[in-house]
Amino acid sequence: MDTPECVRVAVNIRPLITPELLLGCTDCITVIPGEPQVQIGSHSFTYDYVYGSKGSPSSTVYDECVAPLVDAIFHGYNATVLAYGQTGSGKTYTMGTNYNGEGSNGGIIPKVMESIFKRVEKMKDSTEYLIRISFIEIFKEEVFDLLDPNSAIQMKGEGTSVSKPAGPARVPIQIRETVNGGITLAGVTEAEVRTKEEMGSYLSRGSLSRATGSTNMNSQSSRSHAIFTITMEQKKIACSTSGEDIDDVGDDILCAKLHLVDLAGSERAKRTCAVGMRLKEGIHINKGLLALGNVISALGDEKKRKEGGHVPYRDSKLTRLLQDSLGGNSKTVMIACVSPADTNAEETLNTLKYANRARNIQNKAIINRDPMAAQMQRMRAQIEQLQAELLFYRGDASSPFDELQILKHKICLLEASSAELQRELQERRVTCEILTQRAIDSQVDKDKLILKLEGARKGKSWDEIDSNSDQDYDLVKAYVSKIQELEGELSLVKNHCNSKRSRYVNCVESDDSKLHSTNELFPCLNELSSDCDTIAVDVSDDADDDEKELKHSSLQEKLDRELKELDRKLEQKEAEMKCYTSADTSVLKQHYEKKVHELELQKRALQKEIEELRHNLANIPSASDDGAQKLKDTYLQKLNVLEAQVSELKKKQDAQAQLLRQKQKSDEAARRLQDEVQRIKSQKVQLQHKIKQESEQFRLWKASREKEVLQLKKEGRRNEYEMHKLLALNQRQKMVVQRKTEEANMVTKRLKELLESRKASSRETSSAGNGHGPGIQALMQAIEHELEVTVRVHEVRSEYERQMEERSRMAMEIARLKEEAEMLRRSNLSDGPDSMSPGARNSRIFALENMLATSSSTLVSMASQLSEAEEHERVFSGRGRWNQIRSLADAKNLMKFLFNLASSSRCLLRDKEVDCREKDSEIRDLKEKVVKRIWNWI
Ligand SMILES: Nc1ncnc2c1ncn2[C@@H]1O[C@H](COP(=O)(O)OP(=O)(O)OP(=O)(O)O)[C@@H](O)[C@H]1O
Repeated sequence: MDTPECVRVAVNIRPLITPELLLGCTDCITVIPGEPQVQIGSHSFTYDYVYGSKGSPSSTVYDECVAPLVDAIFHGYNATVLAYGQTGSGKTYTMGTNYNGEGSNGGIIPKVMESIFKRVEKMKDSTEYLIRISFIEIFKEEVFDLLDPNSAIQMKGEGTSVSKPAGPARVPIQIRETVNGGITLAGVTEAEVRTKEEMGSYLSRGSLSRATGSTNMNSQSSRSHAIFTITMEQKKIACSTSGEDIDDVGDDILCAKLHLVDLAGSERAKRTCAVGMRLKEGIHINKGLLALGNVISALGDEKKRKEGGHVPYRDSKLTRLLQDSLGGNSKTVMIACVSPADTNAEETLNTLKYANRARNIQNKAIINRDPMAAQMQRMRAQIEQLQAELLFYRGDASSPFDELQILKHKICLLEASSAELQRELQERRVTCEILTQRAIDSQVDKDKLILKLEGARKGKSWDEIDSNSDQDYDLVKAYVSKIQELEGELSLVKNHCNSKRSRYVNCVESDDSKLHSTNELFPCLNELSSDCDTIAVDVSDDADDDEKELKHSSLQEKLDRELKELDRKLEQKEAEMKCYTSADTSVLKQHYEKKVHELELQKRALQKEIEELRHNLANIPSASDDGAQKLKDTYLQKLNVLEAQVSELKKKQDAQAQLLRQKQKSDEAARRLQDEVQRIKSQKVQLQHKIKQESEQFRLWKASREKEVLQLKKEGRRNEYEMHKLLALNQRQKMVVQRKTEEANMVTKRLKELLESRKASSRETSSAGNGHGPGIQALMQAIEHELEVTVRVHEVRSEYERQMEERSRMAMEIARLKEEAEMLRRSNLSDGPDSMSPGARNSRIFALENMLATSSSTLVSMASQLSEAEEHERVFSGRGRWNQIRSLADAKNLMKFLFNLASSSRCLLRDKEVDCREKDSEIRDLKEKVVKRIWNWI
């Protein structure tokens, strides 16, 4: 059994649009975070959904509000989406009625089309669909077919933009009522569509034919209410295999309609500046919307609904066509589109009130099908459900399991490859460390050899050299590691220096843009107080400077340390070199060569001697006497000694040769050392150069900063002076605004009192009327009251309009000042030839923005009072009171009274006009004074 359900209401708050921003409008609606609740002035309303201005994003309107309705038509329910709101509040934008075939622009209708055909495509094997569309507009209380091929050529009307009012070719369509109370349109084009593109082409064709025109509030204002209707008939042709849960479709045919309604916006002729044809259109639009408002009020009033009170559907064509959507057989979503601008506060408040009332409307949607088939369908649905359950218990869930397995396998593979990569990385790290260690060891070995060579040069014995080598090894190793460390640090310092430099350059480059963007984004904050700024700038600049100086000095220290280290190394190397070079190598060489030569000579002499001895020995006869034998022994002994001496000499000669070889090696080492010393020297020069550069840069930077600070201080003093003057002016202006606001509040308070008393008098009159008494006195009293109320409303409205004019003037001045500031910034001028100083300009902008904010809250409170007054006007309209005139005498009396009232009203009006003129001249004087003062400051 289908139960009644309320119309769901969404509020869509569009962002402020350019014309509003140019007028300096601010947001007057607050969305309570996390709640579908909005607040405007002292009023707060709760809806089903709230989009925009920090509620849910507008892009979710379709998914949350409309998608369930699309789903509903597939289940055979009628549905309606209704966009309501003042002109320019974004109804067409939200509905997407201005579709031109290029993308969806996020509008609802294009999304509906896409969603319907996606689903139809999915279900086409099991269900047969017949989709038809119609597109009509209600223009000046006549219904026109936007898809009528005979009236496709439209004529242009007045206004600057394309305007397509009803031309002679357009024949209005008649509304007919069916036997069961339904509404049909006689002869409307119902085009059958099979694809999204086909439907889209009809939509864009209809959109082009729709009447639009330019008004002051919207350059593309819809001048008609448009209804795009999708009718869907569906019939099941086979067992569903798609898995979709469309259990309502049986053998019977379901027929559902989805109405997508884009209403024309309510408008005030004074604000739209509509005249002539446009004004007439506006009057018709408002009439239709008033009728809709009355229907909503009647349906939304719980008491009336329970009493079964009359709902004035027949008051307009719009309400007749929407009869089913409001309080009938339809699931309905109403989207109240509102502008957040404070200048639209009154209209926004009215829209929100209507939307709030619409939430009480109860609809009773039913599935549109043959009742006999319903039972069949229920049974079929049961069977399908049981079949689905059976499938589930059979465990037809292998595919997800397989998928899971594949995913698990993939994860395993990825994990393994990640581990492999980690391991490789570790190995590379270890190799790198080993290579570094090896490099250090080689360097140490090399230096050790050089040391040994040095020892040998100094004439140290090998034992001594060997014993020292261990100590030297440690020392050399320590030095090599130190050198490595220093090299690492040097490269770090270099990197640091480079990055500092690039950062500094970036900072300098971005400084201007940052300053500019800050100015653009927060002009009022920026110039809140120029002296505060100066102090703040000073403080932050000081902090920056200190930091920079600190960094500079630490860098300098580091570079100095490095330089010292290089000097030390250089000294060490030079000392080494000295050792090599101090010993006169050529002398040493000559000495060794001489020694070798001497040894050679000695060797030769000894060899000669040996030869002689051998010869003598051979000449000694073998069998001679003892003397000969003795001589022989002596010779032999001598020979042995000589041979020993020769071998000794040979050894010495070898040692000398060895020394010579070592010497050559040490020469090579000396050369290498020389190279190294050269390298260190060039490194030192580079470092010194760098230090010099760094110092120079720092000096330049410091000088420029000091100059900047001086300039800023000067500017600050000037701004301070100007700001004091502007603050005084601002104070005076604030007082004027406050006085005006108080006046406005007094007027609105008085209006409220009058409304209350009117309410009371209306009650009195009606009770007098009910009592069948004369009641004419009460009627006169009521008329008098109403006249007074009308005068007060008029006063509030003129004050409201004056405030709006004042606001737009202020906004224009802000825009002009900002533009001037931007132009000067672009041309890099600090001051224009005949404009204010930047400080004074910013203070002025700030003051104006402050005043805008104050007037914004005044506007919202006035809007609230005006909206209330109108509401009373509607509810307590004096129509019924005329019934109290029962005789000619009553009528005569009343005529006399009205005549008197009219003449006294004329007097009152004259007084008011004089008063107004006085006030105007007062304002003019004040303005002149202000302008004079500003010029004086400039
Ligand atoms: N959500 C939004 N985001 C950005 N701009 C928007 C949004 N809604 C509306 N606008 C812009 O606001 C202006 C007015 O919108 P639109 O024409 O849809 O208003 P409307 O309520 O249909 O007006 P009318 O009743 O006069 O036809 C358009 O320029 C539109 O682009």
